[in-house]
Amino acid sequence: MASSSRTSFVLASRASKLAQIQTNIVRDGLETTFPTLSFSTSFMTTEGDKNQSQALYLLGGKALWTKELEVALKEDVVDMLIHSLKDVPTTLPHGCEIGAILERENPVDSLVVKQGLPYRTLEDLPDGSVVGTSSVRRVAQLRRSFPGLVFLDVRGNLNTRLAKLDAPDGPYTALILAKAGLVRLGMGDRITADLAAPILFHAVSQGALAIEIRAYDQEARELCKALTHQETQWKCLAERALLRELEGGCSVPVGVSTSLSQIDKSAGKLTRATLEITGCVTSLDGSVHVQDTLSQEVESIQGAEELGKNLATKLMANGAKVILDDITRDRRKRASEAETAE
Ligand SMILES: NCc1[nH]cc(CCC(=O)O)c1CC(=O)O
Repeated sequence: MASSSRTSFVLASRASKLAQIQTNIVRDGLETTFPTLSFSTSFMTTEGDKNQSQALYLLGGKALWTKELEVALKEDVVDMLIHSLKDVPTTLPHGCEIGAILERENPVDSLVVKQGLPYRTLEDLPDGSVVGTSSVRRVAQLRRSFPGLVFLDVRGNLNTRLAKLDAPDGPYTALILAKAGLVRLGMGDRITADLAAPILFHAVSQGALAIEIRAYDQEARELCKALTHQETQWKCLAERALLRELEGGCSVPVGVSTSLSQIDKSAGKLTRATLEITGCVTSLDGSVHVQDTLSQEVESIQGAEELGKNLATKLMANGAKVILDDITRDRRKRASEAETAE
């Protein structure tokens, strides 16, 4: 690096406990890799943290968790934004880019049962049990296998949600949460079962952390390169290309499952692998489910993204378009009803 290079960088994220833990994970990684540089942290509240009353589904999956942070990034107040990649919109604002994608935790969803209850799996729950989740993806897919369960929105950060679950007079028998978040918070011991495909396909990029930087910040870009886990990057970018093509955000019922095999590396760099990606789109009531798989040898990020995009085209042709158009209509209708009600 040139002698004029910066020697200190500010990492920023939301102020939730999970976001802070994730930011500290990244800071530790940067400090270990670049011991001569210094890294500090800054935590902010975002729109998604403030608006706890409106259903996520109606908020429409816009840049709820990222916008305020991106303003600070662009104004040079901070240098690196640490996100759960799943919360990062598939199209970034002009002037921002994803600098790094770190090694993914297990991407599955997990079941957490209310303290003191004897159940372990979704099969164990009596009909009529209330399962808390604010994700339409989880509800739509699980309604298919568990028509007897009642799904109810639950908002707030992970600690708040768990407190709502355990409240003696609370409505919830169980919650469904991303395993990665629970594990990072040190609450993996609350998990009674993992829910994986084909029962529940996880969210695009679930379990992976990302660093967002200014697009022209060469120094930050170099640091980020060292932290990127290429296998995760190829998988997640394929998943994001799929979601982008489906024109969805985190609030559409899109699930995925992705694997890499026959991995070739040269000088430590990933050069070729077989990428298999399964994607699904499910109607909100669970009555229609479109699912497809593509598998292909890819040699670059662009190849991985192409495969994700091709899968989207296939899903759209096979019925996903009807489901997503219905959802868009329903959301517009409900949003305008909510406005008139105020
Ligand atoms: N906006 C919610 C959110 N964003 C990222 C995670 C979990 C961690 C991850 O997927 O990396 C969660 C919590 C959840 O879905 O249970």
